[in-house]
Parts: sequence; C-alpha cells; structure tokens
Amino acid sequence: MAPLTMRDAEASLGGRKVLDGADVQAGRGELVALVGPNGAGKSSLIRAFAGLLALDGGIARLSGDDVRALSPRQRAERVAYLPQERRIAWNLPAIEIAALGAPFLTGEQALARARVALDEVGAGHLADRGAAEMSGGERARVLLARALASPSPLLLADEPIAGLDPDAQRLVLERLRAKADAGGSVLVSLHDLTLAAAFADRVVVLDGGRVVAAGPPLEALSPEVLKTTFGLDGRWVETVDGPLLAARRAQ
Ligand SMILES: Nc1ncnc2c1ncn2[C@@H]1O[C@H](COP(=O)(O)OP(=O)(O)OP(=O)(O)O)[C@@H](O)[C@H]1O
Repeated sequence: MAPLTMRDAEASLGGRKVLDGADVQAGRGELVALVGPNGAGKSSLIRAFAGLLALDGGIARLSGDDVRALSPRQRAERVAYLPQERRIAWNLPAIEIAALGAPFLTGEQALARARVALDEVGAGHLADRGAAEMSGGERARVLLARALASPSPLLLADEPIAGLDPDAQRLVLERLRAKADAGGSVLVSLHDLTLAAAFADRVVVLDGGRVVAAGPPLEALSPEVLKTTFGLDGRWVETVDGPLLAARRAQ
C-alpha cells in the first residue's frame, strides 16, 4: 500500500462538505501534485492526512496505519507537514525554527539537519536572522526548511511555492522532487499548473471536494478538465523545457 493513502474521504466544515469521496495516494518515490480552484478542498485534504481534520467517512493512512489510531507524536514522526499558514509567532532565528522540524532528534542533530535544509532552500544566509526581520518569501523558505529538516520520508506541503520568486519556486520543487526520488512520498498542493506538470509524477485534480481527474499530468489536466474545473481554454505546448500551458479564460 502507498505510504500516503486516502480512500472515500468525507469531511465537513461549518456544515459544508469539503471532502466528498476523495481518493488520493502517493507511493514511494512519487511526487503527487494536488491542484484545483480556490476552495476546492486541497488544504482540507492535506489536513486530513495530517490528522488535523477529522473525517466523517473513509480513511486516511500514513504508512499503512489509520491516522486516527496514531498519537500526535506518532503522526509528527511519520509525516512532515508544511501548512498553508505562514505565520511565525516567535522572533527566533531561522536555524532554531527549522530545527523544530526534527523535534525527536537531539538538539545538535536537529540543528545540523536544519542547517542543511536551510541551504537546500537557499536560506542558509538567514540562519541567524530572527523571523520578525524577514520578508514574507524568506519566512516561507524557512518554514519549508522546517518541513525538510524532518527525517520522515513522507511530506505534505500546502502551497509551498506561494509567494516565492520564480527561481526559488523551481529550487523548492527540485528539492521536493529530490525527496521523492530518494524514496520519499510527497503530496504537494500547487496553483501553477505548468510547474505541476513539470515536477509531478501524477496530478490529482480536486473540485468541490471531489477528485475529478487523476493521472500523469497532461492526462489529468486535459483540455476538458482545464475548461470544466478551471474555466480555462487551455492547451499544452511542448517546449525544450517541457510542457507549457497556454491558456485564456473560457468565454
Ligand atoms: N474553518 C472553516 N469553516 C468553514 N468552512 C471552511 C473553513 N475552512 C475552509 N472552509 C471551506 O472549505 C472549503 C475547502 O477549503 P480549503 O481551504 O480546503 O480549499 P483549498 O482548495 O485549499 O483552497 P485555496 O486554493 O483557496 O487555498 C472552502 O469552501 C472553504 O470556504
């Protein structure tokens, strides 16, 4: 069974259904991109995998176990999680924030992992800088480093490239790709469909809490799905750098 597996997930928030029979999985070595319009349920699905949103039906499994059967500590050991919310309450230096991603290692080991993770996201120079003295994109990199500092091979990342400059967006996706290639399982929500197609093994398209398409990127993001789910008249253009989405709003 894939390390990240969700079947027939049902969940509600404020009396509204936010997951409606969702099936998603990410196997070993796989980077799966979760895409869909605003409000489609991407964050809800990721939160359900992390055990932070209770399912009314169906099941979410982390390495084979129902997430509900795991304690918060066990969940944190099994899966790294980057939430969409980028707030950092304490004005701690970046290195200490990133080290929080490996809370079950000794302080020294955690700091060593944190340093590597900061370098991986191009934020090594921020190691000693307080969170309150950073730009939004710099904070986003530090929080991503926190997720990458986790020794867990499973990673849930909710819009990890939001607010990052174009170079950093690709750098971050390369790091997530490398984590998957090293045998990890990565589920990442994205709004940039061209980047999703460039980096993901599979794309899962969510709309109204339902999976409306899933598969290799260009199959899942077919012209029909682009139109019905995203309201786009779109087509994929092959370039030397990979497929590029050419699109305009559907009339
Ligand atoms: N705390 C809440 N109470 C009630 N409804 C909520 C709450 N949080 C989210 N929702 C609703 O749940 C649905 C799914 O939201 P979710 O954040 O999972 O979507 P998303 O696909 O991540 O969206 P986005 O791309 O805008 O981040 C939306 O209709 C949203 O309005």
